[in-house]
Amino acid sequence: MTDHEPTAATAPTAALAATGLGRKFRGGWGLRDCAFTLPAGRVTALVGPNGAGKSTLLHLATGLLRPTTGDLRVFGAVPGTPEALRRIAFVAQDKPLYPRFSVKETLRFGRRTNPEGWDQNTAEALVRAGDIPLRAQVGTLSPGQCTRIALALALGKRPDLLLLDEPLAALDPLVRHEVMALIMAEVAERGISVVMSSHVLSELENVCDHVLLLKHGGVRLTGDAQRLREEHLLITGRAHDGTPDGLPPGTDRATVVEATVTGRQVSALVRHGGTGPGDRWVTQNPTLEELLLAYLRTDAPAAPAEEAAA
Ligand SMILES: Nc1ncnc2c1ncn2[C@@H]1O[C@H](COP(=O)(O)OP(=O)(O)OP(=O)(O)O)[C@@H](O)[C@H]1O
Repeated sequence: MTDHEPTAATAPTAALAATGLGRKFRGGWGLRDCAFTLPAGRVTALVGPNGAGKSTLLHLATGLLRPTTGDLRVFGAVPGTPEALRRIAFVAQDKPLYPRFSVKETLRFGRRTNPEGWDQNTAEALVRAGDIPLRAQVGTLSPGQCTRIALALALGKRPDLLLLDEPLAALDPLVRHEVMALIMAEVAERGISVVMSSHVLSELENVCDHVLLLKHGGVRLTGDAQRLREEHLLITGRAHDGTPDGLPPGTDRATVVEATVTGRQVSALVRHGGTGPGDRWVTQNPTLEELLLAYLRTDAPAAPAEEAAA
């Protein structure tokens, strides 16, 4: 070991770490045999089709659900314990706020339920920045304003890990942009960790630096976003007549994530070390959106090992 290698005592603890994690419901497995590490201080995009297990994972992290198999840790602590609860804040899809409360009463409720470390200034500043009067009744607010109140409650708690379940759904583009900027400001100022589930891949491009893509309840792709982009190539060229996927016969199919033939042209996303396209192929690294879309659309081949991407 060199002087600079982290020891167990100095190594940063992961914001979320899972091994063999599974959760079974009456209808079947919502999550199954998941293993991943989400580093602290990063913004993780939690992506997957409907029913992939994203909400199930977030509910396991908050302690609202318990795992059927395996283990999940929040900064090394068991979800639902006081130690874990103190460090996380969760903004759920349905943002359960009391409609009869005023905004002021809602923030007071936040302070009462988080007596240690509640930051009234942060919470109020967020509300005021959205031009929401403190005396307004929550039930009269727009969905965008409710999202802002839910975020004010979450960030007023001064969490180390912010869990967001589709926070931008049902918001107009301007408010989406505003809310995202607000979350990013908190990340920049306080270095908090964020895990954000979203179906709007284009919005994740500039804000997320880590990826956890779930499919059919399992981990399909995970790792550092930039490194994953660099480990893949988008290749385009003239389709080969003799193969069903249009790629040259010598192509290592195990590295092809997706190949699409349009007219006489084939485009493919491949993992490095594979195809070795010839001179007549145009190659470039995919954007994060292109990478995620290809993995969302297809099931094979197996995702790169997490350790290769970590
Ligand atoms: N409380 C529950 N009871 C029974 N089945 C459940 C429950 N919660 C989730 N499931 C099932 O577990 C699977 C994963 O659901 P989950 O809500 O975690 O997916 P998701 O990725 O968040 O989907 P979406 O993008 O639609 O929000 C689905 O098949 C769902 O029907």
